Amino acid sequence: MTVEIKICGLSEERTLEAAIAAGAEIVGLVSFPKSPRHVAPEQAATLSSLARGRARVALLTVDAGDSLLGETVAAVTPDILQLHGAETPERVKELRRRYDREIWKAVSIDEADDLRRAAPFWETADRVLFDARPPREATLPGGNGVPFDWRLLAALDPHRAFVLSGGLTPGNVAEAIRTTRARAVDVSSGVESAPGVKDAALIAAFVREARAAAA
Ligand SMILES: O=C(O)c1ccccc1N[C@@H]1O[C@H](COP(=O)(O)O)[C@@H](O)[C@H]1O
Repeated sequence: MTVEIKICGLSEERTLEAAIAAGAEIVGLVSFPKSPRHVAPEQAATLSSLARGRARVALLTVDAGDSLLGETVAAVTPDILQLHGAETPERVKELRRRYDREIWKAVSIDEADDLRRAAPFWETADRVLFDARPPREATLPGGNGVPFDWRLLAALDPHRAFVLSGGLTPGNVAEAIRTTRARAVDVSSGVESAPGVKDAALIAAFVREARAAAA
C-alpha cells in the first residue's frame, strides 16, 4: 500500500523546501486570515511557484466568497482546492465546475453519525478530508491538533477517496494509518514547534513514520 502525504500550513520557503525534500507529495497553503498559518496571496504565489513540478499545491480556504477566491486561485494556481468551512454540496459542485481542478471537502467527525454528513460529498468532491470536530473553545474550524477516534473510519471502504487528518503527529500517524487504512494523510500542527511555525525535523519524522506504516 502507498500513502500520499500532505504537509499543510507552510508559510516559509525554508519549510516548504523541507516538506518537499522529505518526500511530501502535496504542500498546503492556508488562505484564512484568522489562522496563524495564513499566507497572503503574493507569498502563496511565490511558494506555489517554488513547489511547481515537485509537489502538488493545495490551497485551503474557509467559506471564501467568489471575489476573494477568484483572486487567490488566480494568483496561486493551486492543483487542489481544500474547502474547510461549511460549504454545501452545491457550492462544491459549482467550484469544481468553475475552477476545473481537484476539490477536497473537509468534514468534521466526532461520532458514527457524522459519517452520514460526508455522503453528498463522495459525489461532488474529488476527496473527502476527515478532520476532528473543533473543540468548543476553538477559534479555527481546523488546524487544532485534535485527533478523533479513528475506529469510526475502520468500516469505510479504503478505496473511497478520503484523506485522514486531525491531530496527526510523527508519534501517532503509523497507528492512524493501520487503523483506518487511509491512503492519504494530512498534517499541520503536529509538525510545528509553535502555532504556525513548522519544524523541518518533525516534518521528516512524520513522512518517515507514515511511509513505514504503509510499507
Ligand atoms: O491549519 C489551519 O490553520 C487551518 C485553519 C482553518 C481550517 C483548517 C486548517 N487546517 C487544516 O486542519 C486539518 C487538521 O489540522 P491539524 O493537523 O490537526 O493541525 C488539516 O487538514 C489542516 O490542513
